[in-house]
Amino acid sequence: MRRGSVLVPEGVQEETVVPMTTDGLGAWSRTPVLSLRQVTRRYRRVEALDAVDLDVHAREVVALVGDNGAGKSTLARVVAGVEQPDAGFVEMDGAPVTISSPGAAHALGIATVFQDPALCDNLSVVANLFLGRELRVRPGGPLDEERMVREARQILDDLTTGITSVHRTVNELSNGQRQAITIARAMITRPRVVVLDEPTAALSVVQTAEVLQLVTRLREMGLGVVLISHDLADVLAVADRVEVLRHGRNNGSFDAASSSQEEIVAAITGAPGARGRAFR
Ligand SMILES: Nc1ncnc2c1ncn2[C@@H]1O[C@H](COP(=O)(O)OP(=O)(O)OP(=O)(O)O)[C@@H](O)[C@H]1O
Repeated sequence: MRRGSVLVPEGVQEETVVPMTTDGLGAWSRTPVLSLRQVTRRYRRVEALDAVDLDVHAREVVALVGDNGAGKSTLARVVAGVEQPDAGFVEMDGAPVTISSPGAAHALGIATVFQDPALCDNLSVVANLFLGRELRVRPGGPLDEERMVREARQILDDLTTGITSVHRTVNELSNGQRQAITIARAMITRPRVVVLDEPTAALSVVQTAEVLQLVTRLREMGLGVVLISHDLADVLAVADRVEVLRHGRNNGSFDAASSSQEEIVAAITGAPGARGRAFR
């Protein structure tokens, strides 16, 4: 059932819907952790995003799909603070925020994993996880290796990555494990929302399954996840909701559990009459 802007399971009283889900107990959140409201981003004459709306709740995987050039990566860059919207705004917990830089995105609790993460092949797992954010014993003091190792192990365990040694160099890892490292690296800042831009591109079937498992793990950990992907089978395997962009505009919102690939493809390609059901 839909109340206001949130889906509430049948039988749940509205009063029991809490403003935020932070305890990981599965309470339904009324306020999305992250919202885009009428966000527009232009490159000269191209409207890469044209009045786009997007809601992401805690403990929810929202897949963002669309054809090449639909605006998905532009949306990721706006949310990551790499680019600013020309119009519209972003909200966190229902309050407008300005994501003026990648640092501001991190401070707000938003982490973005881009398509081509730069890992340093010759460095260890732990060094890659803390690259540019090394912990020190005291400000300006020596590196706190012990704490970095401890925290790296904790994050990799929380994500159930199966990576047992944080001292291995990254070039010893499979592509799937390398993708796991990039996702783990995003967790260093303890985000509440993670945006993953095509995390399974160029992975084998087995490695893709491992990364999708990580995505479901992020949801179990209480995070809101935006999964950008071309692969509808992947998307339907893990997403709660599928949002379609077409030519920079919202073009349908689908409940993943009750929608078919054909319906979503129709919205992606702009088949006449194709719209999402259940959500919008
Ligand atoms: N820096 C830029 N300068 C000019 N135009 C751009 C720029 N970045 C993106 N665009 C244009 O904006 C539109 C949206 O591009 P975007 O990369 O966001 O789409 P996408 O859905 O991520 O596509 P893909 O799946 O191919 O990565 C496209 O028309 C693209 O050519």
